[in-house]
Amino acid sequence: MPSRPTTAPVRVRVPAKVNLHLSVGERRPDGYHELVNVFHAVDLVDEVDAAPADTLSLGVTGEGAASLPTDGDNLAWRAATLLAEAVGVPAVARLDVRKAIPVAGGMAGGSADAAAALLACARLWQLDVSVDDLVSLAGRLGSDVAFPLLGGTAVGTGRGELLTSVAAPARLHWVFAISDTGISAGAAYGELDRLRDAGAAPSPIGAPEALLAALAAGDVAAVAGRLGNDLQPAALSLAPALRDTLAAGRGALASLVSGSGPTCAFLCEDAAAATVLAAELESAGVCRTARVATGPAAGATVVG
Ligand SMILES: C[C@](O)(CO)[C@H](O)COP(=O)(O)OP(=O)(O)OC[C@H]1O[C@@H](n2ccc(N)nc2=O)[C@H](O)[C@@H]1O
Ligand SMILES: Nc1ncnc2c1ncn2[C@@H]1O[C@H](COP(=O)(O)OP(=O)(O)OP(=O)(O)O)[C@@H](O)[C@H]1O
Repeated sequence: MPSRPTTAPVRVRVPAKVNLHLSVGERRPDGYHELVNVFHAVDLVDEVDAAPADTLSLGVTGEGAASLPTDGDNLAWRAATLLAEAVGVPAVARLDVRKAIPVAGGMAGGSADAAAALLACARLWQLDVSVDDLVSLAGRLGSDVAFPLLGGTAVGTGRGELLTSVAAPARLHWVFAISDTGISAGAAYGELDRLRDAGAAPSPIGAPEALLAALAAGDVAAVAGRLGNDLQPAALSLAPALRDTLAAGRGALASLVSGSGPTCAFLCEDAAAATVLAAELESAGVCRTARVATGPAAGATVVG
């Protein structure tokens, strides 16, 4: 697709996700698992700037920056390259990623940065591409990359990349207990396979209909009763200390591991209860830090 160079830098803000319902089915021949994945975007955000340049380069600051690659292994870099190849333009930009979403925390931080880089580069290079075009490319970068482009609340099927937005009018107040170590998604799925093969995994959580009805009705108490994550036993097996983290938040409406973990998510009554719980979790020493956030949050958005 033709492009016209621009001199104006572009900033994109992009949300983290928590999985309200993560139903993990059979392992497919390609190694991925068939999912029913209810994604929910929260206002814990990364920012990605794309500025004009003669080559592709990238910098990262903020949460976990020192542990992240700044070359072709960074998902934001890979996103820029994939988009440029897809439309036939040179992959030239200076990308700056400011992270607040924990790295390898089960909140899709790298995926969010990739989604943001797709949108920022599409704008920087003045491409005539739709959000649907970007969603299609996103699925090629990772199972979680498409959702941050949409935000809100959505059901992901297939390996999680086939998205349908759903109604979820109530504001949900969350606390996220962030660990000082990470769990890779591949390790969590592998551990679930191992537990299932050994007959040591709990019954699967099943279909999401009751949760979707509670979300549509805006009934927060009913939502709290229907949260579930088939990967939670795997995350607890890989990081047993998370049991203490979950137990320390028993005053919340509900608690669960976010995605592949190790971040633990606590749904609270209101903003005040969330602030109190975040302080309690930090002083109990069961996490590195606790963050308050609300959802549903908007998807990747050009700001400034
Ligand atoms: C746990 C979740 O965060 C829930 O939203 C996602 O399913 C993980 O998504 P992601 O980090 O984007 O994962 P990908 O980069 O697509 O895949 C990483 C690895 O996770 C495992 N994987 C991922 C998605 C899926 N449906 N089944 C899998 O088994 C595979 O071993 C894969 O090699
Ligand atoms: N921009 C990026 N931000 C974070 N991680 C990145 C980035 N680029 C590449 N990575 C790599 O991807 C891995 C997973 O990081 P990420 O923060 O996305 O994990 P996650 O939040 O657990 O993801 P998910 O919830 O999608 O499974 C990290 O180990 C990191 O090395």
